[in-house]
Amino acid sequence: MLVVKDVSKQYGSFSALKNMNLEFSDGVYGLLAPNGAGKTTLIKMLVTLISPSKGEILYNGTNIVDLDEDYRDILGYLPQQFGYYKNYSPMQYLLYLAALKGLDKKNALEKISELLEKVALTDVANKKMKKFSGGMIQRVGIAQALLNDPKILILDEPTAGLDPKERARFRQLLTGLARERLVIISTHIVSDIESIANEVIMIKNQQLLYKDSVGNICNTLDGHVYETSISYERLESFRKQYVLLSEKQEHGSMIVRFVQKGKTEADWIPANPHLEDVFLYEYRDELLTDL
Ligand SMILES: Nc1ncnc2c1ncn2[C@@H]1O[C@H](COP(=O)(O)OP(=O)(O)OP(=O)(O)O)[C@@H](O)[C@H]1O
Repeated sequence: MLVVKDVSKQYGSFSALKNMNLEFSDGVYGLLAPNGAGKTTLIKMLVTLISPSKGEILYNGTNIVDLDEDYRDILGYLPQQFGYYKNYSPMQYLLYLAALKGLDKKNALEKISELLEKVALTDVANKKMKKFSGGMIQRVGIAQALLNDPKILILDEPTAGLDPKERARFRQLLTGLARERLVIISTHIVSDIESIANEVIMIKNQQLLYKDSVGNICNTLDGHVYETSISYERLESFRKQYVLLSEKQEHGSMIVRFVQKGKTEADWIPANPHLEDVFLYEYRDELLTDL
C-alpha cells in the first residue's frame, strides 16, 4: 500500500500542491486535471525524483526515500517525455536498459520478447524507432517501465500526442497490466481513464478535489445536468447564465448541455452526468483561461 501523507510541495514561494492525502492499493488510478494542476509534481514525488516540502510518502509503512533502491526495484515509471535513441530498435534499446538495471542477457532476452509481445511490437522488434508512430513509441515506453516487473507502475501523460485509435489500444493494454499491481496514470483527457480507472483523483486549487470511483464523482452533479434546445440567438445569454458543458447545432437550433443548481424550466430534459461533465464543470475557470 502506497500512502501520501499530508504532502505539500513548494517551488520557492509558489505552492504547487497543498496537504495531499491519498492511499493507493492495487488497481488503476487515474490522476485527472488540466495542465498545470500539479499532476507531474505529484508523480515526481511518487517516483522520488523530487521530495515533498512537507509530509511523507510511505510504502507499506516505510518512507519511500528510506527504501531507496528497494523502492525503485518495484517501481516502473514512464515520464512525460522519455528519452530513447531514434537509431536503436526496441530490442537494442530494451537490452541496453536491462543491462543498466543489472539483468543478465539471457533473462533480459526472454523478458524483452515477452514484453514486446505484450505491447504488440514483436513484428518491429528489430526496426529502428525513428520511423515509429507516437503510439508505438509510447508502447516501447511502457515496455521499458515493465522491465523489472514492477508492483507499482506510474505513467505521466502516456497518451499525449496519440490519435484516438492509439488511445483506445493504450487503454486495453493498461487494463491487462493492472492485474496484481498498482497503476497510476496521469492525464487531462477524460476518456483516457473514464472506462478503466477504479478510482479517479482530481486536483483543484493545488488541493485534492476528489478521490473516488467514476460513479461517485459523477453523482456530485446528479440532478443538475440538463439538455435543452434553444435558438442560436439565445446562446450568448445562456452561456452567461449557466455553465455550458456542450453545444451542438441540430435542425437550425442549438442543443445545449449545461449545469444548473437552482431553478429549472419545464422544457429542460434532465441528463445523466458523465465524468466529462464534472471535469468541465469543476475546471470551468481554468479551462476558460486555457482557450
Ligand atoms: N521546478 C519548478 N519550479 C517552479 N514552478 C514549477 C516547477 N515545476 C512545476 N512548477 C509549477 O507548478 C505547477 C504544477 O506543475 P506540474 O508540472 O506539476 O503540473 P501538471 O498538472 O503536471 O501539468 P502538465 O501536464 O502541464 O505538466 C505549475 O504552475 C508549474 O508551472
